[in-house]
Amino acid sequence: MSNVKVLLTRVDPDVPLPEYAKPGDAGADLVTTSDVVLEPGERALVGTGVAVALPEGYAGFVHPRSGMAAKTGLSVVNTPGTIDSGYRGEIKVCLINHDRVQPVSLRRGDRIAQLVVQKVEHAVFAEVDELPESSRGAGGYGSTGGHEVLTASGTTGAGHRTEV
Ligand SMILES: O=c1ccn([C@H]2C[C@H](O)[C@@H](COP(=O)(O)OP(=O)(O)OP(=O)(O)O)O2)c(=O)[nH]1
Ligand SMILES: [Mg+2]
Repeated sequence: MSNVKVLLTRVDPDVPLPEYAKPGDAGADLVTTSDVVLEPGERALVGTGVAVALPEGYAGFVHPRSGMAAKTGLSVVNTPGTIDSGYRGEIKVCLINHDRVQPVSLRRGDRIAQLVVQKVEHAVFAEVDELPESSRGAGGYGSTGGHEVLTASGTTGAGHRTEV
């Protein structure tokens, strides 16, 4: 994993900077600057207290944290959120509580998402009459099978729940 320098300003001086929890982590944790309670199904846009200038050729992607997702149902509505290299505003996160019953309570300074910085390419779109053939062709959305799930009633289908 190589390093890339990312200029950063604190919009909110009192919250911690994005931090990689362990060496080799792909995502640097972002915190919320506000206390927020999300009722089941509710969403909220929260600030992270930081603004960055990603170098040209890079983008930031705001991903949920898996532990929060599994334990509380907290996620990001537009996951992953895209931070353009030209964006200079505060990074904000559109959080959502996917739990059907329990509210999610967050305190200022809680780590709520993670920023993954990646190299990105710009496509040069070239319209043609026909695309080159491939083994997959137009098959998608389950065309290869293997996603049947046994539910409590013994029938197959989605909608199962994994306990953590
Ligand atoms: O989770 C996110 C996603 C986006 N942004 C900021 C940075 C990004 O560069 C800008 C625009 O994001 P996007 O292109 O996804 O949103 P849009 O709805 O297309 O807005 P725009 O018309 O400004 O491009 O909003 C965030 O702070 N957090
Ligand atoms: Mg856009």
